[in-house]
Amino acid sequence: PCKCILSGQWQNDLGSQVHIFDVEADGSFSGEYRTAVSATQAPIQPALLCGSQQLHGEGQQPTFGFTVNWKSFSDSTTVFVGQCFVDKSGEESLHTMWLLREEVNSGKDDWKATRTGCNVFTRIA
Ligand SMILES: O=C1N[C@H]2[C@H](CS[C@H]2CCCCC(=O)c2ccc3ccc4cccc5ccc2c3c45)N1
Repeated sequence: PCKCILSGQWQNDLGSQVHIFDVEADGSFSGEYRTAVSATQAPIQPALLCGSQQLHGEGQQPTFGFTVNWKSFSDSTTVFVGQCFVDKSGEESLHTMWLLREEVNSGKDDWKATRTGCNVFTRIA
């Protein structure tokens, strides 16, 4: 669909896979995130995500955001924000930036608790 509705399966440059379920009429959605990488030794289970995308814009290249709560030996959360782009041949890609917040034991460690980066996702289904 040229309107960049996010529902479906996506893969990013790290090999992680995202399955976004149906997008509601208000733009909200939920899904699952299977990361191919992690910054902790503990195994990372597939995590639930929820977010929303813009639907009303005339533009066919909506912005969106979603939050992933990782389930591991302790807590961390990643938020993604980005935009869906459609190229000349109709291929969609999600250009995102993310913030990964690990749970730290003390406020004095707050300064080092957030990582950032970017990922591009392409549709795989
Ligand atoms: O596809 C993509 N994958 C990567 C980027 C952005 S999200 C990121 C994967 C994050 C997996 C969770 C994780 O590493 C993680 C999970 C639980 C943790 C619990 C406790 C921690 C304590 C210290 C440091 C951590 C670093 C990463 C952690 C966790 C901790 N894009």
